Amino acid sequence: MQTLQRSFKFFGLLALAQLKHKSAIPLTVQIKDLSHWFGNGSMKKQVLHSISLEISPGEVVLLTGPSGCGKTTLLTLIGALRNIQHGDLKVLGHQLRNSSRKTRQRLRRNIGMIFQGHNLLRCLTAEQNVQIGSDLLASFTYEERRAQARQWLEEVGLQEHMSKLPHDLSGGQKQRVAIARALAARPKLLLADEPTAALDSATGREIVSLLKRLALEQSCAVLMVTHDPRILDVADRLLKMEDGRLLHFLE
Ligand SMILES: Nc1ncnc2c1ncn2[C@@H]1O[C@H](COP(=O)(O)OP(=O)(O)OP(=O)(O)O)[C@@H](O)[C@H]1O
Repeated sequence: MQTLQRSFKFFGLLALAQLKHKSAIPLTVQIKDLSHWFGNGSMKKQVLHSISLEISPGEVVLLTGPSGCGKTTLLTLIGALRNIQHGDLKVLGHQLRNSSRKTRQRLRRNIGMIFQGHNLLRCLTAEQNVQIGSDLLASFTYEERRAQARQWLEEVGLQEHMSKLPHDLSGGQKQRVAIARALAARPKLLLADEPTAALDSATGREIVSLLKRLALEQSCAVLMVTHDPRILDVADRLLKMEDGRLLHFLE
């Protein structure tokens, strides 16, 4: 009987320790009552209405919703690319409301962003473009950063195209270079706006599986806007937005 009581006590303490450990892990994204407006005077228009949302390290969250409902605006606010007008937004422990430009710059080094339009530098090869990402890894030597860039290009299936300039690549290939560049910086948060839009279905799945693996291996939280029904199953959580509001939480 005493042995049984001791085991109950042991497992009780173990469960408590695990619970404490879990609650001690800081959230990657913590949003409370976030609203946003564009324009001034009579042209002022509210595009986000009191958004609240939490994302944990390693979680893959997909965001869907009709065109113009505010998905990209939300992503750019989380990515520290816009000023917070109303509400609280903490990313990787940093409060973004009233934050300094320096804080936002430092924070952006830990956020990988894949936006539509690729934003590749036209005069650099695919490899050099990806190396811009790995160059953010201050503790690595030049050779190591170069090796990282090559490795990520291989991961996205572009080993044959490393020395090509962006204008010699297809839309889908440019998209993959942009993805490799974001991953090469080993981000703690990855924000992606329709990353599979320009990709065929097989490549799209491969890329999304890669993002999922990154989330698990590096405890990187992923928030991805998508209209692609083929990739919904990779999500830990599906969010839906409409008219600037988060509607459903489909677990
Ligand atoms: N810089 C801006 N100035 C003024 N209005 C803007 C600006 N950016 C976005 N908007 C407006 O804010 C609303 C939300 O736009 P947003 O791009 O966030 O939507 P979205 O859901 O990402 O759309 P899509 O799926 O088409 O990319 C839209 O009505 C858009 O016209």
